[in-house]
Amino acid sequence: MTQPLFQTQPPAPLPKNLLGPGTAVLAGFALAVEDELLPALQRVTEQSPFRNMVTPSGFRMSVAMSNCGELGWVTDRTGYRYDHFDPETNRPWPEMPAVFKELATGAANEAGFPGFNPDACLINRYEPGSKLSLHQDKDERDYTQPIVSVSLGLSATFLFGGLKRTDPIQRIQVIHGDVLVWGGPARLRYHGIAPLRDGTHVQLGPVRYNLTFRKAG
Ligand SMILES: O=C(O)CCC(=O)C(=O)O
Ligand SMILES: [Fe+2]
Repeated sequence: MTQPLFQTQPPAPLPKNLLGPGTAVLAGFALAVEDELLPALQRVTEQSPFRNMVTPSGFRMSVAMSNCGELGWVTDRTGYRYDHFDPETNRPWPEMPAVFKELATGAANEAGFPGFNPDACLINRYEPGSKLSLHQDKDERDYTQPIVSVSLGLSATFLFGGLKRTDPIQRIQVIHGDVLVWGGPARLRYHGIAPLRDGTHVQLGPVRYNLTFRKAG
């Protein structure tokens, strides 16, 4: 038998418990609302455009960022913080669209964190070559609330480590529509994104977006 020249089937969905206690891999969870999600993302980033922020040590990030919700995550030469205002527009961050909030609450619920009520959504835009180094999300006040992370567009290699920077790292492929949740014992696990490979997504082009929902304040 000859093999088909091209693999036409999408990869099998990842198992939900792949990353361990306090985590959930929700393969394709955002697809049910993508028709509303993508236009809402477009509207938000028209109001608060993507920008490459500078880290406290003076490096310009390869990931371009924006935010919506009551609070937005920002970095500049003075440090990392959550702010009610977009420093580029000097206006409040755009309101978090209902479809964003419902997606995040639904995913958290599915992962065993009922009642998640995010007040911040960091929006990351990766182009081929962009990466996010291993880090913990720890600028939030309340670590009892999980992180909900939605992948859109080009696929990426998500790096998921342990509570110590030197712990072993799992590498998983996240694709358009996948949602990852980590909280409870996993809330402070190190994570990051490997340099994005070249490619073009059928709907979104040569780019990956990530929505990271948090209870920040
Ligand atoms: O892009 C991702 O999937 C991860 C983003 C992230 O870890 C962050 O914004 O803190
Ligand atoms: Fe993060």
